[in-house]
Amino acid sequence: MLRLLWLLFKPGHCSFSGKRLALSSTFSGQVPATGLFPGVRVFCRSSYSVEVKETSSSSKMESTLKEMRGDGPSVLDMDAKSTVGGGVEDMYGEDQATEDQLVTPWTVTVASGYSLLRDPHYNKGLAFSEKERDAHYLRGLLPPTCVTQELQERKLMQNLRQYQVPLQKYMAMMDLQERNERLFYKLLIDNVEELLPVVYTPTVGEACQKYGSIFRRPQGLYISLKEKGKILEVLKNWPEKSIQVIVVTDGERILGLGDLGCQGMGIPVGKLALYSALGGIRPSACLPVTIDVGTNNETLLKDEFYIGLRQKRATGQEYRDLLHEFMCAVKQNYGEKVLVQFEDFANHNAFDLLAKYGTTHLVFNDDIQGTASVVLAGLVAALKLIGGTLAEHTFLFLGAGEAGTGIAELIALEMSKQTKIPVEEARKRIWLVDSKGLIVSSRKESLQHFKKPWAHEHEPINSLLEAVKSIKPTILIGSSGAGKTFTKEVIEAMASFNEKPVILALSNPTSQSECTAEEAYKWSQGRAIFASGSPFDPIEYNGKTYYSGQANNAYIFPGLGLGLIISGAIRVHDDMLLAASEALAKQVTQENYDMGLLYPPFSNIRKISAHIAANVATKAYELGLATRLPRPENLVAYAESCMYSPVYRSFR
Ligand SMILES: O=C([O-])CC(=O)C(=O)O
Ligand SMILES: [Mg+2]
Repeated sequence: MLRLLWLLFKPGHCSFSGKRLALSSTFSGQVPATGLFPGVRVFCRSSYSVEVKETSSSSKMESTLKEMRGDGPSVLDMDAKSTVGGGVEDMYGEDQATEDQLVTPWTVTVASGYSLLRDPHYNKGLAFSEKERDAHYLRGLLPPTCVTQELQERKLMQNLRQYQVPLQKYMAMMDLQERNERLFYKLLIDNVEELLPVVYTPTVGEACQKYGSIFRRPQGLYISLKEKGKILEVLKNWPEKSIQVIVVTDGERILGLGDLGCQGMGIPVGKLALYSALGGIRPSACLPVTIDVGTNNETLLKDEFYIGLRQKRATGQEYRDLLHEFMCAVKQNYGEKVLVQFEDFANHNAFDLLAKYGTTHLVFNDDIQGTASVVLAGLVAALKLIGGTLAEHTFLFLGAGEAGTGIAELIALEMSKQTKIPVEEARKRIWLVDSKGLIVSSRKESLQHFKKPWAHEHEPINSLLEAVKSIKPTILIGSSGAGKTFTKEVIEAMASFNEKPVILALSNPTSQSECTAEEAYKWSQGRAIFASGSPFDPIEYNGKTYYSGQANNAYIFPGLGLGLIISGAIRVHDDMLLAASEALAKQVTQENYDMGLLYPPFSNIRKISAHIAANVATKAYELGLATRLPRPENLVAYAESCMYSPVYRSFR
């Protein structure tokens, strides 16, 4: 037996720890075999080849890809070879190998006893049963009592509620994630409305600002300029091989807080926690990445606890080369169906990265596209309250960066679909103000390329207030990253010519919100229809309670990602963002409208995500961009059935 094991798991490719090793009866050297044992994981590979199947709609795929890449060079040779395999049922089976996983030839991990208690994927703490304690060498390592996961949850919530400072709650949640992953996700799913502001905006913003001081254990992959030329090797250092979603940042524009360099890692970590909790992607399939090319944040550069490279940001070719090496390594290591979400890059890189990799990789930019999709859904809901069609409204944005121009473009696209007017015409109903004032045609030459489509004929105006008075928008959207910019005068002006002014203050975290919920309601005498990127508590005004929704891309990206994965999509298409938006808007109930809410509550988010996923997957099949065949009949039920559940498993 020992000799057999030695032959199978050649030295250098396997790691043994703990006391026991068992092999599954399904083990075979020819196909990916996984054995799932009490506290034991085995996956392995030998001469395994993935069957290449033509999708039934390969010509559709070809034409969609052509349309997406314009007249650029053909990438179809590579795209048409999209592999179909792994079996979707297997895909979400915890710890089961897929072809994407089979990168390292042999890997064996065994955990029991003390190391089992220290392995966050398997640790259950006091919830290990008597039998499990006997079977896995846990006797004496735990106090005698055995408890349920529900009791553990109650205790943790009680402890968390005692912390007064949000950052303490954040740290307690991160500790839990590293101690007992299933309990972390169970807690987050069951208490999503209470805990979202802890692991996500606004608290994650403060966590990033103080990341160096609160840093305990690394939580993702750090790829810095030091790793140039070695990124593929670095990816192989990550313990999980079957990655389905990567969230990557370079830390240059973290929320509305600016350049936080390497400390931006809190964002990919937080976003991926939501992918698992809200979208049901299994945690081991998620990889947070921070690309560190330096920082221009002087305070951080001088901070003795700063964890990143102490140099000014690399730019130009050096920056592009590192990003390109990363993108190539990702595809080489995980295949073409791994989703890469760009997050919190600065404008000057975000648009270029999306344009460059959108035609060769499965990528999307959450700040441009995810935010656009969530806001469009909120606007469709708002029309139920204010009447009219999208094309009958006038939009004014403060902020012409990723979120502003991304939302504006998706609105124009939807308007043009609805009314059959060309998208160029639709754009004329949408106005943007940047730091220099209203974007108008006389500024066109000096504008960055992503602002040019919004340079309409109008005399120059250099303040938001004047722009509001002149354009008379029905809908005002803040995407500036600059707090307190929707002043009393601005909101009063909106309320002077709109019965129900729609005001969206999207910037995060709360400190950067263009105005608070209270300000929006008070300054409009309770008439505003308001939503914000970071959450606000309900407001009492004139004896009435006002509830506001959270227009945050967290509604979209987990379901979008799930839809892409279950369909085996190989590209993200704008129509998928519209499909996601439409699915979200459909989830708003009459009861929500009656409360003035533009979004359904987050407490339903897993159901919402399943609907978004199904709509996105449907679109992927329609466009011929899906590779996972046959197409499941009921995609909502299928999406739900694929979702990760954090309930403890029995290790017997
Ligand atoms: O992270 C959030 O809360 C939303 C977002 O993408 C951003 O503000 O950059
Ligand atoms: Mg973001």
